[in-house]
Order: sequence, then C-alpha cells, then structure tokens
Amino acid sequence: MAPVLPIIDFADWLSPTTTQEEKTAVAKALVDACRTVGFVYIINHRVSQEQLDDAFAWTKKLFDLPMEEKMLAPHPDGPAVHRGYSWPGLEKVSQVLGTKEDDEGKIVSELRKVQDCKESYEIGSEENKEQPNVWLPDSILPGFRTFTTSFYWTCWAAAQDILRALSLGLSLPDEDYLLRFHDGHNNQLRLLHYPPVPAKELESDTLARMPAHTDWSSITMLFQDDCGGLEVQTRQGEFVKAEPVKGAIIMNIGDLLMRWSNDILKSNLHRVTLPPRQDRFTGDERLTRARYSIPYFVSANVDSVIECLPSCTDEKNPPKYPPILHRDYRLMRASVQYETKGQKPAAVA
Ligand SMILES: O=C(O)CCC(=O)C(=O)O
Ligand SMILES: [Fe+2]
Repeated sequence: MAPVLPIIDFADWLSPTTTQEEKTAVAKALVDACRTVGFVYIINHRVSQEQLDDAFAWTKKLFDLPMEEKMLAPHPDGPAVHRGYSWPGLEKVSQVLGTKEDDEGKIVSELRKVQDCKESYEIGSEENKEQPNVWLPDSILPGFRTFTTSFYWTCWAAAQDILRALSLGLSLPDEDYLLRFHDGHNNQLRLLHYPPVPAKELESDTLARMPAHTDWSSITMLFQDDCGGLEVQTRQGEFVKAEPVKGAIIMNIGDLLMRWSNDILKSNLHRVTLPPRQDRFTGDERLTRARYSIPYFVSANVDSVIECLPSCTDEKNPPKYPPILHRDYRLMRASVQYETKGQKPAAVA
C-alpha cells in the first residue's frame, strides 16, 4: 500500500547540477505539506542506509544490556537536563489528558494513569554545556559513544538541508534564515525501544507505547524500523498510519516552528500504537513485536528570541504570539513532561 503522507524527494535539492527552479519546487512541495498534515517522508537525503543500519544495530545493543548496566547512565532527576537513559515509565508524554468535573462539580485536570511502555536514551552535542551528555562507562559498550556522537552530526547535515528548504519555501529573506537560529548544538538524538507487550493491553489502553503528543522542536526527523505503529493525526482529526518506508526520514514540524511561523506550519499530534499487521503478533498472548525508532529533534539555540517570521505575518495576519526566549520556552515544556523526584525502576531501586 502506498504511504498516505506526502513524499518529498530531496534528490533535486542535493544534485550539484540542480537549478534554482528545481530547488524552489522541492521547497514549495515541502512547505505545502507542512501547512496541512505537518508530516512528510523525505527520500534521497544525506543519511545513508549503511549509517542507518549501524544506528539501529547500536540501539539494539544498548537496550539489550541488563537494566543495572543501563542504569549506569541514568536520566538526571527533574526537567532541566534531558540526557541519558530513561527507564520504562519515567517519561510521561502527555500528563494532562483533558478536564473533567470532580464530585463537587469543579473542573479539574484528568491525569493519565497509563504507563508508557518504552525506554529511551538521549544524546546531545558534546559541546552543549547546559545539557551535558550522560554516558555509560566505555567498557560496557565500547564504540557506542564514538558512533552516536558522529551519527548526531550526520543527522544535523540532513537537518540543515531541510531548514534551508523550509526557509526558501516560506519565502524568508534568504535560504539560511532559519539556520542562523540553529547552530546544531541544541539538537537531541533519541534512541527508543518499545519492548514486546500483550496486544490486548494496548487495545484496552492499560499500557501505551507512546500516547498522542506534539513535539516541541523546530523540526523532528524520525527513523523507524519495519515494525510499524506510528500514527499521525490529520487536520480532519483522524489518525492515519505512517507506514515504515525503508531509509526514509519522517520529518515533522514541532510546536516551536508552528509558533514561530504564526501557525502557518502545523505541528500535528502523533502516537505509537499497535503494529498494524496481524503477523506482527506472536504467541498465545499476542505479544507485539519489539519496536525501535530513532528521532532527532532539531531545536533553535537557547538564546534565540522566537518572534514571528517576517514572511508569516502581514496586515491581515498580525503575530499571534509574543516573542519568547527559546530557553524559557523549553523549560516551560519540559517541566510538564518530567516531574520525577528520585523515582527509580523497581529492578534497581
Ligand atoms: O517512536 C516513534 O515512532 C515516535 C517517537 C516520537 O514521536 C517522539 O519521541 O516524540
Ligand atoms: Fe514525537
């Protein structure tokens, strides 16, 4: 079945003989898709299949380690630093489900009770002093640090093409406009593992892989394995499957760029749920397959002032949001997601 999200081919963007018209066509197609569904597949980008295969192999090796070893690089307590290993249940992607009336008729927030069934490991630039990396001792997984820090910069090379194409497609004053707010040191490479779970737990919402959420980044680039389960909400409100396409980047707009573009580019809800095909289940319990994915979140420098982009406002469309320092925006978002105080997984408590 053909994927339902738009496919943007970057071959023309990257070719040394490309004309300005061809580049503009790629950029306009990208921005058109980002104005509606906010998610696209990007093919013929700079991240080779070999690099991707290696990245998934390292991801599997990491999560195959025993819990005690993974916990030698624990995610720090609280929302300020987002690095290292998060054990299943630590991160709650969407804590406030909505509102409901309590017994006295007062409107209160409905907090989620479902545990997220995933583990993750976050890596940033080694030069980012505000977000220091949390590494395993090298003897536990020799080569992991070297590979992942180099893969971080490979992803950044592909991200720069996308930021340039977005600047051109949005008719910003020049192609490097958005890049000037992004030096690459504030991005985040995330390795994700969703262990096998009984399908009925996901069907009955007692467990979740990743509930519906939007990303906070400027853009996110996601690599997924062939398990499936990622779904994206369209503007009509229905969730459609973002089927695995080998080697493709799934690129989406994050909340920061939506705000920055005066809501012209859309940051849409997405979630990870049951793998779509029956052959993804094994055994009596209908265990789902394990799933691995690798998102790369691209964010502006923390000292950037995020103020409506010049081509996204005119007399009829004044800026909807006041300027905000990116550091303040990030802290505001992180404090909702990570609230831990000394929690540890049962196995290492
Ligand atoms: O695992 C996936 O495919 C999606 C991950 C995701 O949406 C996220 O980490 O924000
Ligand atoms: Fe996401």
